[in-house]
Amino acid sequence: MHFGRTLFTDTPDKNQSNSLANTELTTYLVGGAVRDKLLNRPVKDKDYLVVGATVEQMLALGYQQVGKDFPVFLHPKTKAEYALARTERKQGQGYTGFSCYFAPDVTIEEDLKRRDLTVNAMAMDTNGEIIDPYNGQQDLNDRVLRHVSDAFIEDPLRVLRVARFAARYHQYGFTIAEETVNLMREISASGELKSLTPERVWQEMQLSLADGGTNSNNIAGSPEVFFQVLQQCGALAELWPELDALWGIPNPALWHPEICSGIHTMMVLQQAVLLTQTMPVEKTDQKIAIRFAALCHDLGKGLTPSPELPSHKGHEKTGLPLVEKICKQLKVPSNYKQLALKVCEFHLHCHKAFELKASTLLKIFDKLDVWRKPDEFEYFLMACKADFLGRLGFENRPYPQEEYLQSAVNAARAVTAKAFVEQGLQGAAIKEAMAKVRLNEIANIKAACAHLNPA
Ligand SMILES: Nc1ccn([C@@H]2O[C@H](COP(=O)(O)OP(=O)(O)OP(=O)(O)O)[C@@H](O)[C@H]2O)c(=O)n1
Ligand SMILES: [Mg+2]
Repeated sequence: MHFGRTLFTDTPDKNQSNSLANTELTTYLVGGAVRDKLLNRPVKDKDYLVVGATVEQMLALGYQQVGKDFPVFLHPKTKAEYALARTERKQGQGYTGFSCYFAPDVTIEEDLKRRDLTVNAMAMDTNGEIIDPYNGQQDLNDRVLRHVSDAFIEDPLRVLRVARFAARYHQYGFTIAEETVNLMREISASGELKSLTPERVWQEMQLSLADGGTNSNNIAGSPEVFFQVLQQCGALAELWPELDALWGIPNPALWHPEICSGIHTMMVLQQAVLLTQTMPVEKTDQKIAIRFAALCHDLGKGLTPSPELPSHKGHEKTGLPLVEKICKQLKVPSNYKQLALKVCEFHLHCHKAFELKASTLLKIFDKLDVWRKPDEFEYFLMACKADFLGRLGFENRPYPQEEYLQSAVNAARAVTAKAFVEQGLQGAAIKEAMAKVRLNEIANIKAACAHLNPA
């Protein structure tokens, strides 16, 4: 429940609020917690709704109001979030914020009606009874994501939320109702998505990218579905046109039986998810970075002049400004950007590793800064491997480049300045001597790994 700019009106009739001062509060568990309970998924965060109360009553009961003008409170003991029941109306044209009405006379049904999806518009009272005026349970059983009412269009972020839920629940068999897809198309075509702040857009992308994997005790999400849904309803063209442009751009059938660059990118993301799914929780950031790099690696293909198709000479270089652009626009964290740029620029070198001279490998290692960032090199290799496997019929092929390049980097990194300092070398002479020995080490690995070369 985070709206960019929110305008709240207080209870319009103070007398009415006073006369209700003794009304008993009714609290409900609402939204995602009810949905996930019914789906037998672990419930992460619990949102509560309070009907029949005023701000004053909540404060008198010891609840702590969070945010200056937001009718949301923290429970005095559990610190769980309790929101006052409210109705919302978008004001004026474009993204001009919401007017929000909250008062003790707002009913549970009215509050649930302003919500995005029927499966998110259910409440559970303290006896465990489900309040479901918009048939969320039916849609949950039928595995359908359906908007509750026309109020859906009042927050364009909901287009991204639906895509995120479609990705998260893809493996449960959920699809989006046709009328909801139509509404998502309408919102995308209206240009309203451009009014979303970069932070809100990136947050939805990041949540979706983080979601795939089988290392949790519930069914995992499918991040590629998030981007596919956005592509199909026209939202991707609005939010990330450089990625959208890849759909319909062909590749040579010999190397890419799936042909379409957009489909290929989705397959690469899928492979990146598989390769990163067992990474521990504390490496979530790195996991997202690898998946984001997978999405960005072929952006340059969208710029290939049509007479050159289906070949894409130089796409690694032409893609770089596009990666820079999207990262700036969405305020993507710098560590994600750095990896995405490296994968974009050097993924073909990685695939061709066995054909490269030791001196070329050393130059690339310098550019990838494997000396100071060895972990990032590991992630670089994972993203490149995802690219190789993310092609129709290539999914189970070996990728010996990974072992080869990792061995070469390990050997080269084992060469340190210490021995040269002890020999009395200084400054540039140390650097030069180290480069020579590193080159030699890489050449040795090249000879030792020749048998790995599938060619
Ligand atoms: N743009 C939004 C954001 C939120 N909600 C409503 O607020 C609830 C809580 O929002 P949030 O915690 O963001 O989503 P959850 O559905 O709880 O999903 P998650 O499991 O990701 O927390 C949602 O279920 C939905 O009813 C909405 O209608 N429109
Ligand atoms: Mg929630």
